[in-house]
Amino acid sequence: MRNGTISKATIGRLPLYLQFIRTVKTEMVSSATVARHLGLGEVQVRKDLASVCPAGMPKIGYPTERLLNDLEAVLGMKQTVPAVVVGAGKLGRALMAYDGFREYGLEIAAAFDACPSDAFHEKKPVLTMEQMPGWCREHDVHIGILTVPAVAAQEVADQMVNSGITAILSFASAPIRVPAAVTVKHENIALSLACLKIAASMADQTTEED
Ligand SMILES: NC(=O)c1ccc[n+]([C@@H]2O[C@H](COP(=O)([O-])OP(=O)(O)OC[C@H]3O[C@@H](n4cnc5c(N)ncnc54)[C@H](O)[C@@H]3O)[C@@H](O)[C@H]2O)c1
Repeated sequence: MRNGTISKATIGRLPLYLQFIRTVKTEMVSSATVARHLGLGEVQVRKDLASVCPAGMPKIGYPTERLLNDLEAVLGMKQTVPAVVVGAGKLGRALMAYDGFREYGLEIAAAFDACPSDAFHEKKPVLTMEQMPGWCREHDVHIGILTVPAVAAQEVADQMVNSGITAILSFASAPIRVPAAVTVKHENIALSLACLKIAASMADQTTEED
């Protein structure tokens, strides 16, 4: 793994590279192959990979195993960190049931809800909102997934920040305001589906015109 700072934009693309490299079966892999599979520019991919792995060879590429190792190290995949769900409703519980986060170095350790008795989960604790600050500090949790209705999003985001959460993945459609030191990422499956709907209708039109 290379030392030094890696830009935020590069860090944002590293999980994509990791996802692809995990599927590569050949001993060597080139930036051009990665770029082609991910639909990214080759120059950008070459720069990104060079910033995490010093083992690249011009015109040949990277030893796949070494690149995988370095990507996992930079992304902190070697150790699993805990995350919490806030809002253990339909979506929150579905996320709690998904084991695949472990492959990316994350584990949902618990959930918090205004009505925990309605949100029983067989494997993980669903606790009250009042328990969140103490529990998160005790378990050193800094990542939270916000899955409450939009009207409650700001109030809950404030409670998460007051519990020591510094990175929030929000599924609520409402914008939330947080201190500058806190990172918020919004996830919107509906928006992705709307984009796919447009792509599908454009593909239909192209087929009809052919
Ligand atoms: N972005 C997407 O693609 C996408 C997809 C599905 C759902 N969502 C959003 O995710 C959120 C959850 O959806 P759902 O279907 O799971 O809803 P849900 O009603 O099943 O669950 C919401 C949960 O939040 C809890 N809650 C409400 N107010 C709270 C508060 N102030 N503090 C703590 N807990 C509180 C409720 O008790 C409930 O358990 C909604 O904002 C929804 O719009 C987004």
